[in-house]
Amino acid sequence: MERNRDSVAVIGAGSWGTALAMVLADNEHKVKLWGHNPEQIKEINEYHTNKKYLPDIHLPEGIIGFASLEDALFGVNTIILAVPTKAIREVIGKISTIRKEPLTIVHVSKGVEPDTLLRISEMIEEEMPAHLLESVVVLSGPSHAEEVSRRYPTTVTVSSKNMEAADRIQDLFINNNFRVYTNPDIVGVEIGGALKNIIALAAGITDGLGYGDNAKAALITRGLAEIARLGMKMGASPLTFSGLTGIGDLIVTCTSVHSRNWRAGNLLGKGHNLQEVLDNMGMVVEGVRTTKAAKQLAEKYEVNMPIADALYDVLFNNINTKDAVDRLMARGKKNEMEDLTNVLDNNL
Ligand SMILES: NC(=O)C1=CN([C@@H]2O[C@H](COP(=O)(O)OP(=O)(O)OC[C@H]3O[C@@H](n4cnc5c(N)ncnc54)[C@H](OP(=O)(O)O)[C@@H]3O)[C@@H](O)[C@H]2O)C=CC1
Ligand SMILES: O=C(CO)COP(=O)(O)O
Repeated sequence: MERNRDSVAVIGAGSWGTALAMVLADNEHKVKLWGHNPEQIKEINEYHTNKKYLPDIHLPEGIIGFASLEDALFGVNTIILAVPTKAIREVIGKISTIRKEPLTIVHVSKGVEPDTLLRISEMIEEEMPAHLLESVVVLSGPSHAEEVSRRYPTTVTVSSKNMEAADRIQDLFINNNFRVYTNPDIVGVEIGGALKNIIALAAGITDGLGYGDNAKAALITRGLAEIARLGMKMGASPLTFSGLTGIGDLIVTCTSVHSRNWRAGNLLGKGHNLQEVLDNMGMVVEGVRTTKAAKQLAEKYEVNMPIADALYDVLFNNINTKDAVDRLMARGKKNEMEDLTNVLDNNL
């Protein structure tokens, strides 16, 4: 495939930022990888490894590590923002004090901000001065860094309010291992990516409790119904939830041992407490914070979200995991499609 060779900065040298830097380097772009830990950047440049986040992976030598944000941003028009949701405002704040020219920001984080209830593209628009922001694009979908860094076949979706920018980012990343689709529904893409982490925590819990595949299938399907109900009320297209950033990401996160959310849930189901689990994970478990946001979103949009609600009580009200599952199973009788069709009817 003929492509332009671009200079791109990946901001955040954790597992996802590093794996995406590898995809860009494979596509022969000039890749600057910024991280706030100088020791880690030294390791990337001297040994071409990032052992804390991607053990056993040799990084392409085209990836150059930067500990200075100013140097990383110099000469680039596109950045890939790969930090946890809770660091987005701080990092965008730093970028906006350094940057003088407009930037396209591709964010790859999966969360919703508690209290403001903003999606990540909205947080970026709020934090970055308008004259410095060319476009915001989201890249999301079923994609564990551990597999992308091994160049296993992976599919993702990009979305933006500016679909020309999304098309450009599709071209930047796409290759024969990493297939990139576009979808103009940015609300659905961001909400699906953020909320699947909650369901993955719940799936980890039922696995930790020793329940079987029936319970997991139930969580995936009823979880999707819950996400779609909320997403549609927020303006998303129902079709997006049957795509890569909906059911696709739910499947991979609820069933893969690579998922930090599933692993955290699994430990909770086995009886460990939340603080102990988060302290041992060493990587971000986005679903915990997103559960707070989901509870608030459900109240704001008056959407029934029983799984998110039960998970909230496990995480923040010390409800026993088995009691939370029992409570979900003992709810009143329902028509499976009732809440979904109500939202669909009201949206037409
Ligand atoms: N890992 C994956 O497979 C995927 C992850 N994502 C999403 O990508 C986002 C990032 O996750 P991921 O890379 O996995 O997370 P990791 O925990 O692997 O890495 C997070 C990185 O961000 C850095 N960081 C944290 N806080 C700050 C800050 N305030 N300023 C600068 N850097 C900071 C961390 O630095 P330090 O090492 O010092 O803590 C680390 O380098 C999340 O929203 C996640 O949901 C999406 C798809 C796949
Ligand atoms: O979003 C992901 C896969 O698509 C990564 O999920 P975890 O954060 O649970 O590891």
